Amino acid sequence: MNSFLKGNMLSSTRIFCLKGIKCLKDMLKRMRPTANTRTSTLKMYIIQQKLSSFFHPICACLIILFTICGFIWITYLYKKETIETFSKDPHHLDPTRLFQTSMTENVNVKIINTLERQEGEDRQYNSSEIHYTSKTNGYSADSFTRQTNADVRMAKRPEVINIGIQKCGTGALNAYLNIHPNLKVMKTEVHFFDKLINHKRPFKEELKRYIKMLPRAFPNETIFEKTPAYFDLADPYDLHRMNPALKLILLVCDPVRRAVSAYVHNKAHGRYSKDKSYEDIIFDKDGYINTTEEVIIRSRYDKPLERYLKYFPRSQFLIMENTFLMSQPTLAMQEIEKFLGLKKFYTNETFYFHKSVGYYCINPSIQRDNAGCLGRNKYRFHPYVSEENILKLKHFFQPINDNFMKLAGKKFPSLMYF
Ligand SMILES: Nc1ncnc2c1ncn2[C@@H]1O[C@H](COP(=O)(O)OS(=O)(=O)O)[C@@H](OP(=O)(O)O)[C@H]1O
Repeated sequence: MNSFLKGNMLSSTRIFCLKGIKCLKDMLKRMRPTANTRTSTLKMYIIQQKLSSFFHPICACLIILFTICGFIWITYLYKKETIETFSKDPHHLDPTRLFQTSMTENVNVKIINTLERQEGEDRQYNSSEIHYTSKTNGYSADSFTRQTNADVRMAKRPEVINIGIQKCGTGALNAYLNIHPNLKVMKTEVHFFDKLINHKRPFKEELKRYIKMLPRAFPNETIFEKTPAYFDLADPYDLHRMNPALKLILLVCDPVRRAVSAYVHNKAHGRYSKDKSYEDIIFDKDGYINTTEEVIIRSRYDKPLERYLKYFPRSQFLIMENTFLMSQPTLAMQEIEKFLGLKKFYTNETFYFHKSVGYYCINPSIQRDNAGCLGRNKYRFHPYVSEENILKLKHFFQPINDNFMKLAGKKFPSLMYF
């Protein structure tokens, strides 16, 4: 803006203000009371004085200035928020997606509760969906869904969950799945079925609460969540009544290595005192394995799988070795794609081997953050454990692993020590 224009604007604002004040002063003068009592005249005089000092030219200019600044600031904040909303959307680079997001922005949540009770004691809930109807276009929920089906984001139940196993590479799998265009991945662990669920409340209500915690997805997107604690700390019955057709991904890894990884993890979270070594935790004074220790209990895979198989058939499971995901991520992810019926996305270009990290990372052209690698808490140094102690642990876990493989109907080399 040039100085001439600025000067003109200022002087006209000043004239405008002065005229306004003069007008107000005249008004107040005319309003001067002719009351008989002294007190009422005095009161009116005080009010008039206050008002005229309030409408002092400088005061008035400042008020106008603040109002203008406030307006500019609110407009700036609104625009900033809109831009941030779009840039957080993983599809923000796709202009058609941008349009879809803005179309569904003003949605009116209408929970169509179609939870159905099935016959018998074993309650199963079949089709819980939350539909969003557009306020702006005037269509009814159904007609809108029919006309522009791909534009509506819905809250729905997950069709697949990575239930574990803790410390077996579930974070890497989550990151790899997050880049698939047809998956809506929950970035953090929900811990609903192992911690948050309240069994004293009706399951129907709890299910609604759970679904609200998950991201909304387009009809062509599958909701995915991972909480490794579900494998051994959740009741599979709850997952089954949430979605009987639920697909379950289970990553397995060598229980001996897993126990060390869990020890390092727990120590990093301050669950053990600093002076406690791995041996102090795992073995008792006589050198026997401390079978009541959490890191040992959670390395026993057979019992939790047995519990799950009571509710879900084997065909709904994909049990994969972490070593496979770690060494051949493209093949591993293609197998998962097939299992979930997703369109092909992963190729040899999706991943690259990061030498200093020592793992495969996502090609930075797909994911720029952290050069496509996981955070530092996913690559921790393990303490030295003597050969003798490792052998003791292997002997302890072998029969448990055999039982697990029998239940899984599959052999896993990393669970076969001898
Ligand atoms: N890219 C990649 N591919 C496969 N596996 C990987 C990858 N990166 C890390 N890891 C391994 O994952 C271990 C951490 O497991 P989780 O992510 O399941 O941990 S957690 O349960 O979520 O805390 C982690 O365990 P630690 O080595 O003990 O840190 C690794 O063994």
